[in-house]
Amino acid sequence: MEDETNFYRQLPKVELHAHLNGSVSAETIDKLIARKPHLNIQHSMTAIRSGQRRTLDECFQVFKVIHQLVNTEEDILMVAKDVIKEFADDGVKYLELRSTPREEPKSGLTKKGYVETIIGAIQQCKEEGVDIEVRFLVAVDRRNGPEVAMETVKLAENFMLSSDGVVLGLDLSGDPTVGHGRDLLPALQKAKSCGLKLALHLSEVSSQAEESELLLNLPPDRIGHGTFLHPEAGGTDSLVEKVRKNNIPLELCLTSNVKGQTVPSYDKHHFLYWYKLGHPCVICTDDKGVFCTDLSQEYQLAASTFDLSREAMWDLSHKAIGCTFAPQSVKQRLEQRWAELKPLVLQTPVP
Ligand SMILES: CNc1ncnc2c1ncn2[C@@H]1O[C@H](COP(=O)(O)O)[C@@H](O)[C@H]1O
Ligand SMILES: [Zn+2]
Repeated sequence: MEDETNFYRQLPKVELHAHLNGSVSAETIDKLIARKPHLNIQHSMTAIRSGQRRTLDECFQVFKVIHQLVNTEEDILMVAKDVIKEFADDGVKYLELRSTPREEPKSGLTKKGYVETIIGAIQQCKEEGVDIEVRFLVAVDRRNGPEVAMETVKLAENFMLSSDGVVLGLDLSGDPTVGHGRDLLPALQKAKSCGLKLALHLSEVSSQAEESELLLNLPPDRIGHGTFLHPEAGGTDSLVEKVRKNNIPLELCLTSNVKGQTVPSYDKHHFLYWYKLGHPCVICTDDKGVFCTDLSQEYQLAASTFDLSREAMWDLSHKAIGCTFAPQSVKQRLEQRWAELKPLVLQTPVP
């Protein structure tokens, strides 16, 4: 067991679906609570521990609490640097972090300042020699409607042009039971046409088939969750066909879906459906802080649940490189890292 844990920690990994404020560790939450004791926030309000389940709705309450704790540039800088270093410590070599720009009139925080601070944290980690490549996706919270979505796309476009390749795309997230993707189509189309890559949460709950049908026509560059796309889960052949025809990778987050109760148990996770089809699947954490997990643990859970060998798990982490939004030069660098590490991690003799 110990040996398995070490293997998955050492396995070089790619994390493509991580919400910044959902990824805050218990240690960082402690530091934030110490900065804001008057809020009277306890750990039980910011994380869902092992064995606990919550409705998706309750998960979204947790983000509200964390947002109260993270509301100045100083907080965002600390949180982003801590999260990046924790992913690096966990063996993640390439990370696409995503976050929703927020403004806080009380602390003078603007949406532009919010994104600049995260880019600054990424730069500082690089200067400090943290062994990880980090890129950023600007998130649209669907709850905020079409105008805010369009503003966010403009902000993301500006940063894509000025951030030296750090900002690569746009995420669509937020409570899936609120609003309809139809209203956000113009913003998403604009994002796509200006060259932002699209990572969209799709069919995270069962009532979204019509919306997914519409958004898949864009088509997005990656899909978050896609829990209810396939017929066995109440989706349709037509949805599956669209995903397969465009070969759109899925970002799959096992613990998030089990703790948020959109999937009844690990062994019922839709990972198996797509994996058996040979469709590109990338194992991700979603919110490692809120769901008390890390990427090594998610890999290990997938392997033990679906009885996959170390070689199969190596292939999964390796194929994830091709699903990143990074340019070819970065992908080549990662390919090289993986090739160097393979004999060390898998302990296969060098030919
Ligand atoms: C559990 N499944 C999920 N489904 C949809 N959206 C989610 C999510 N988990 C997180 N978020 C999105 O990420 C925000 C928190 O990080 P940031 O403040 O953006 O860094 C949440 O408010 C929500 O919009
Ligand atoms: Zn997510």
